[in-house]
Amino acid sequence: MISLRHCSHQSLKYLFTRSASRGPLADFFNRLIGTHIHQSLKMPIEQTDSDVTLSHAGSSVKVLLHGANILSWKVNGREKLFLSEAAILDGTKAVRGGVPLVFPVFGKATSGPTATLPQHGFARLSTWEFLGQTTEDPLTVQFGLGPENVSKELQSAWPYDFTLIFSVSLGSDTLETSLSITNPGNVAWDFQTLLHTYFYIPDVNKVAVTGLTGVSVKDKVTKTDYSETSKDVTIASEVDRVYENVAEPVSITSDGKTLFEITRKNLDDVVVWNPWTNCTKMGDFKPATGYKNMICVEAGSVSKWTSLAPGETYVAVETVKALL
Ligand SMILES: O=P(O)(O)OC[C@H]1O[C@@H](O)[C@H](O)[C@@H](O)[C@@H]1O
Repeated sequence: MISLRHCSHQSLKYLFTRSASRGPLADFFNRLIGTHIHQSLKMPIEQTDSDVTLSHAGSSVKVLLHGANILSWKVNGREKLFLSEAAILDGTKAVRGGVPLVFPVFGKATSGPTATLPQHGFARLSTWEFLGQTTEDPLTVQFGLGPENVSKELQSAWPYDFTLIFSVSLGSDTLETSLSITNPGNVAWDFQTLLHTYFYIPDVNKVAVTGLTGVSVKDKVTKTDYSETSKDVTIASEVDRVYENVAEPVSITSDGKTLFEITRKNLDDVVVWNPWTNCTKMGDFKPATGYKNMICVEAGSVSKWTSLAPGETYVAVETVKALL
C-alpha cells in the first residue's frame, strides 16, 4: 500500500514515502509521477476515513473515496454540483450526484466482456486509494484503483488487469479532472469511460447546452438517431442523449449567461441527461423537484470501444470553468 503519514490530526500534512510504497498500484504510481511528488508539502488538504477535501482561495472540492466520486465543488463558497439529498454515501451504492466515474462500460452492455457488469461499470462502485498530492499549484491530488480494490464478484465479471489514476486539480474557478487508464497486463481489453457530472443549475427551464449544433445524436428517450439542429439545447422533458464526436467546447448557459465552460481531451462524446419527473422512480433522488436544479453534461468516450494493448495508457481530461 502507498504510505501516507499523518503529521497532524484532521488537517493533515502528508509526506508521500515512496520507499514505503507496496503493491502494484503503488509501484505504478511511483513510476508514473514519482519525480513530481513534492516531499513535505504543507497544504490545505483535509482527510477523513471516507473523503478528501481540497481548499484554495475560497474554492473547494470534496472527493469521496467510494467511487472517487466528487461530492462537492464550491467556487467562492457557492456549490457548483448537484448532490441528491438521498444520495447513499456509505459505499453500498453508486452516488446520485457530484461526479461519478464510469468505467469500463457506459450503460449496460448486452454482449461482450462487459455484459455481466452492472450499469456504468465498477469504478463508481469501488473504494479507491488516496495516493496523495502531486502538485501545489494547481492544488492536485490523485486517487488510484486496481483489481485489488474491486470486489471479488466484479473482478471475476471483468477479469483483466488495469490501473486507474484519477487526478483532481482545483483552481480558483476551475476544476480539472483527469483519468489515466493503463493496461499493465498481458492481454488487450476494450473500455468506455465517462465523467458523469451532475451540474447544479438555478432553473432547468432557463438552461441551455451550447456547442452541439450539427452533432450526431443517439436519443435514448425517442430511440432515434438524428443530427442536432438547435444552437441552444434546452430541457423541457426527460432528456437522455449521446452526442457523438463533439468537436467544439461545450457550455451550459442560464438566461443566456454562461455558467460553465467544459473542455475535453480524449473524451469525444457528450451525454446530456435530465430525468425530469421520472426522478421520482429513483429511490435515491431527492427532493422530487431536484430535476429542476440539475443537468448532467457528461464528457465521455462511449460511442465506440477503445482497445488498450498491454503496456498502453489512455489519458482523458476534462476542465470545467465556472463563470458565475
Ligand atoms: O441511474 P444511473 O445508473 O446512475 O444512470 C443514470 C443515467 O446516466 C446517464 O449517463 C445515462 O445516459 C442514462 O440512461 C442513465 O439513466
